[in-house]
Amino acid sequence: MSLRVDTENLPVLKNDLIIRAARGEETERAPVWVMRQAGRYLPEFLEVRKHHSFFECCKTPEIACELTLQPIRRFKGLLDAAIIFCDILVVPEAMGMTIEMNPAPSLPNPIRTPEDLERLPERIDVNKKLGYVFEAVNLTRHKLNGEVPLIGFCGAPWTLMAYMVEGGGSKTYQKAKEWLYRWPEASRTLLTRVADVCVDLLVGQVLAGAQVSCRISFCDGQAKLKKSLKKQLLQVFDSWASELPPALYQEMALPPCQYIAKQVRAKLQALGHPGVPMTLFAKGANASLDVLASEAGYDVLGLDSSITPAQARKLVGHKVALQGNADPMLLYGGQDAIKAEVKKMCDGFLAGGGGWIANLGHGVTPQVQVDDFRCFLESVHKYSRRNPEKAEVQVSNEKL
Ligand SMILES: Cc1c2[nH]c(c1CCC(=O)O)Cc1[nH]c(c(CCC(=O)O)c1C)Cc1[nH]c(c(CCC(=O)O)c1C)Cc1[nH]c(c(CCC(=O)O)c1C)C2
Repeated sequence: MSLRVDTENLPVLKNDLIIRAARGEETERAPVWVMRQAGRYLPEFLEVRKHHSFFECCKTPEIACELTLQPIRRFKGLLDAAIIFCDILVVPEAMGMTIEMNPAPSLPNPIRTPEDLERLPERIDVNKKLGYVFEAVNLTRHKLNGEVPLIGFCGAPWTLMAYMVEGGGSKTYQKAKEWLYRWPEASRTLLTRVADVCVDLLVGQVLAGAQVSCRISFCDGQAKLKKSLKKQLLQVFDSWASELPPALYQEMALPPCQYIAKQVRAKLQALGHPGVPMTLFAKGANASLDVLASEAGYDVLGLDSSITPAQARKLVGHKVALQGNADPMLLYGGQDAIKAEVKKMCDGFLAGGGGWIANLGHGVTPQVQVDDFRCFLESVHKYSRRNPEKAEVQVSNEKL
């Protein structure tokens, strides 16, 4: 099967702020994007959703591309990255599970016991099952016209396992945790099986968005890369990391994330690709931040709002860049509060030094007003400039 992917004439990237910050550089201003920036708070998204089901949006490259571009268009010049419109649950779906969105995800046939693992394939043909993601990435890279980099993503194995076992979201994660405690070996099998699909999904996204002069044949899996630039990013979302006690998180949830980082880098290297920066958003896994910084194998660690910038930087040192971490509910607090809190966040991260990507501590929620979202972005632009004092000193010197 051949995919509709053209990697020959991709536009040259014009804004690499986020790539530089992800590599640990102290950028002139913090790059900013927002988790779930394409979605239900945008009237233009709701308009599209009136006519198409959720998975139709994910699986139709033209629609996924349009939804990805909506926030970039509306907040022109304010967002420093796009994130491909998709969902973490496309992985269990590709593994044969039924997913319904009504509107929260629901999986009517969850994996309840280790015997149920037999229902899951050991390997899947990722081009066949998830080729629509690669087509959407490729189309979006063309349509973005190099304005900002495109973030590819997947869910982390523990978070996906939680959905697959619970059959949807959960308050207690009782069933998924029961698996980890009662059937650790079967849990590892499940986590590894999911991780293998995640690796292929991430690698495929990088290859589909590869820069000018990359020659890729998706049909036979051979990729001959003449030349490539490190101008993309990947993020792994471990949204339910904080549900596990730190020791259990490190024993069960972290290893598959390490595996993903290692495998993605190895596979890209084997294809002659220079690799891309990778972010791990292990939401709320603050007690493991020091371990994540030294051992996880990611360039950037995403933070939720339950830690201060100073505390986080102290724990990770300068081994990694940081991303985050304003409270998503701040966007309901009015624009004075948004400005004041964003200023505090910026002061905190700038004081700690190192690479920093501004974001919320979790996704933007549906009732947020578009103008308040814009105020958040504008405030980051205003308050995250490095050395504004210097400019002020220069001005006051001139006055003298
Ligand atoms: C817009 C949307 C998405 N997923 C869902 C929706 C709403 C569905 C609708 O249109 O009604 C269902 C959809 N899918 C999911 C949820 C969360 C529900 C729950 O709490 O269990 C919903 C409502 C599961 C999901 N999906 C995702 C996560 C990880 C991030 C996080 O923690 O928020 C998780 C946990 C990732 C995700 N999901 C989505 C993106 C798109 C790109 C962007 O960020 O702009 C991304 C990155 C898109």
